[in-house]
Amino acid sequence: MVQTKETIIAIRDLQKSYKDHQVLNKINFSVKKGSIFALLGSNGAGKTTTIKILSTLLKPDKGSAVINGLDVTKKAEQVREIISLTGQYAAVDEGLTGRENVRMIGKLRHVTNPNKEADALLGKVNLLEAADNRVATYSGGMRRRLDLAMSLLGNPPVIFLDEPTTGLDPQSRLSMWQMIKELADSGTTVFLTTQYLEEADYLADQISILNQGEIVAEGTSQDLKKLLPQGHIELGFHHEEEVGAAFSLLKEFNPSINQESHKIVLTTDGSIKQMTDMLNRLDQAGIPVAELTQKQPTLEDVFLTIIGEKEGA
Ligand SMILES: Nc1ncnc2c1ncn2[C@@H]1O[C@H](COP(=O)(O)OP(=O)(O)OP(=O)(O)O)[C@@H](O)[C@H]1O
Repeated sequence: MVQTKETIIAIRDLQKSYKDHQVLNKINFSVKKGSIFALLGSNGAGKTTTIKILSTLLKPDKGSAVINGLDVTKKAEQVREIISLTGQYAAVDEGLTGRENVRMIGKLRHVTNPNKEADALLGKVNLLEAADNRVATYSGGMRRRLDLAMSLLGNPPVIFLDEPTTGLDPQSRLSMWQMIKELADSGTTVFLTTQYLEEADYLADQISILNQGEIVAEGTSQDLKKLLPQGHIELGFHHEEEVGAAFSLLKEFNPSINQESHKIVLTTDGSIKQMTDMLNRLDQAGIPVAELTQKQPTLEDVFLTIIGEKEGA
């Protein structure tokens, strides 16, 4: 379990302002070794600023950020040796082929066998076929994968991905997600920022939501979903009289009737046990269910609820 692993990134009371604009207001979080951590937030929330501080590109005003026991401001050079950054900073040479780009970076980083490692990484990101084409001909998804391959040179233990799938089509996004999962499975710690709630939901072991420079919620996606009101299910029936009978039978689940669809809406705790209990009762009373739809809260709902509560406070 991720929870038992040791902490590799720890941020304490981190603050950063650009002139009088406070971007980070005492943020705190920690990341476990080998896990995927997602920092979630809308445009301008301070995600890139956090990544820049962690990757030693920017100094915080106050507070501390430590990676693998190394303070990012005091031991910047050592930190740079164990991290890699991809995203808005891609330094890809358009005139070179994919393979040439990876080999070049491999040589710059003094990788022991840059040609061999370049090919292994191009295979890992599914770019072997296009490896000898010039990058100028690559699609957005291929560029992201090349960028990822270049960041993986030298096998860094910690990788920062700043909005890795922004602007990608659904298929490229899915393939990026698979690569990110594989990376974490092989032991790399992945720190990613995203505006996509479903991305954090799918990938992250741990999520922190950043809003206006503050962490407003944190936990697993399941934890965050629990912050919301319970889920609902809707039951459809073949005949109107069955709707009435089912309504009486399921009174304790706080039923209501959707006037448009004539379906019964029930509040649930999301457990299989409760769902089975409801369906068994209907079955024993000889009322066949024609349709069942379940609405689970999404991270989008969580985000809107938390932000809404804060703004309404
Ligand atoms: N160099 C800078 N000088 C002044 N203000 C800045 C600078 N860099 C960022 N900001 C401001 O700080 C705030 C946070 O920016 P940041 O890039 O960290 O947000 P973000 O969460 O990464 O947003 P996005 O998703 O748009 O990239 C924004 O209001 C931005 O305009």
